[in-house]
Amino acid sequence: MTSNPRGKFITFEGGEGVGKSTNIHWCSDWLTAQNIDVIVTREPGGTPIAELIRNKLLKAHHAEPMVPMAELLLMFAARAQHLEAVILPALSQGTWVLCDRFTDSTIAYQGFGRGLDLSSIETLKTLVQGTLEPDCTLLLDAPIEVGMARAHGRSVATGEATDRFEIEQLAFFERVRDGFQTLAATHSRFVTLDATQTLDDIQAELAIRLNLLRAP
Ligand SMILES: Nc1ncnc2c1ncn2[C@@H]1O[C@H](COP(=O)(O)OP(=O)(O)O)[C@@H](O)[C@H]1O
Ligand SMILES: Cc1cn([C@H]2C[C@H](O)[C@@H](COP(=O)(O)OP(=O)(O)O)O2)c(=O)[nH]c1=O
Repeated sequence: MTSNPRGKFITFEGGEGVGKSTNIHWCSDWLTAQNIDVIVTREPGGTPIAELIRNKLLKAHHAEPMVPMAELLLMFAARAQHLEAVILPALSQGTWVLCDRFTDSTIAYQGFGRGLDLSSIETLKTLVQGTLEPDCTLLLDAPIEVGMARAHGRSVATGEATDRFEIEQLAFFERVRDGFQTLAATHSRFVTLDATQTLDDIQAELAIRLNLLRAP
């Protein structure tokens, strides 16, 4: 008897408005057309409990600002739930998991952005995910102004409110971008895509990457 091969775990990373959500859905459609079982999920979130935590993380509480350590621990609390309830069962059934942000966002935002200790974040990472790493991390990289303009265009179009991260200053997002670029330079699972390209050009590169991941 043969068991299902484990599904691939692909994460999409980058700053606000770089095109993660647009391209994750494109990848899902592409994989579905190749008869590959796939789910799209996101962090923080992806399960009812983790979505409740997301709501607390993104909403501004003006009377009581959230301290960075609470923010960090809530990110990992949501991730622990998401991993056990959604990601690991899907992967073990052979389903590919496309995840909009994962632990690299914690390193970039809470580590590089907020200035929390990177080795403590690594300790929490090991506690929550053990040795699990994405098979591939697609980093969409663009100057901050490009992502912000796109995110602004999207909120005008959808009427969505600005969240607690989107109100941060430019310098915060520059540190976050630097964090992602540092991770990409030091981890071979990263593929960096120039997010200023047209969607057609980005998706041509994505198809090449997905094909490589399909190969036995
Ligand atoms: N390469 C691109 N060129 C032009 N517009 C883009 C591109 N990628 C995304 N967009 C647009 O920018 C906005 C933000 O994209 P989105 O996928 O929601 O970003 P993210 O999930 O990274 O925040 C959307 O309106 C989307 O249609
Ligand atoms: C997963 C994760 C997200 N975040 C932040 C980044 C985003 O500003 C916010 C919500 O993510 P998301 O909805 O993906 O934002 P966007 O579509 O605007 O890129 O949560 C962290 O700070 N740490 C984390 O570990």
